[in-house]
Amino acid sequence: MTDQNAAGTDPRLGLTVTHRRYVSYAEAHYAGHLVAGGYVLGLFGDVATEVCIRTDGDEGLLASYAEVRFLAPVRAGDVLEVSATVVRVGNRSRDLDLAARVVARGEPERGESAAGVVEPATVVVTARATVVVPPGS
Ligand SMILES: C[C@H](N)CC(=O)SCCNC(=O)CCNC(=O)[C@H](O)C(C)(C)COP(=O)(O)OP(=O)(O)OC[C@H]1O[C@@H](n2cnc3c(N)ncnc32)[C@H](O)[C@@H]1OP(=O)(O)O
Repeated sequence: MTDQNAAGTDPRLGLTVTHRRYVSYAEAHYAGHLVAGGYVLGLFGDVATEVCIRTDGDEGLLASYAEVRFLAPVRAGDVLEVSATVVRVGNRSRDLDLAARVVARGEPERGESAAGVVEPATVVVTARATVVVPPGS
């Protein structure tokens, strides 16, 4: 019988949590209804929090971000899908791969409220984060 733990693989590795969020026009900060980069980091914090709840029964704390890449603009009217995957489990630290994708977007050239599904989704931001949970979580 193959036992993941006996084989030394932590069952938390590979866990993925996904959130979806409509980017309201109140979030637009720059010309062309562009949203500030920090907005997506906030969404990363939320999805990382659910990861910590699921892996350790605690909201956890973000200790660091690495390799943050802003690959394409996020605009008001976008629907974002934000995901976090556990890629390393330490003693109290866990590393997460994070990605934000635009899955739907406004199409103002068709009309004020026109919008459509973006397929395939456009990857807009990626990052690696380390979260830390309390001892004994
Ligand atoms: C996901 C959240 N719910 C959402 C948030 O955004 S929380 C808000 C933003 N974050 C904070 O306000 C955290 C502020 N920082 C702290 O409170 C502390 O620095 C800390 C709790 C993150 C770590 O402090 P401490 O518990 O004293 O750390 P250590 O005992 O030294 O180490 C424990 C493990 O954590 C690893 N580690 C510590 N600092 C970092 C870092 N900056 N980058 C990466 N990893 C870090 C350390 O290596 C230990 O790992 P292991 O236990 O060996 O796996």
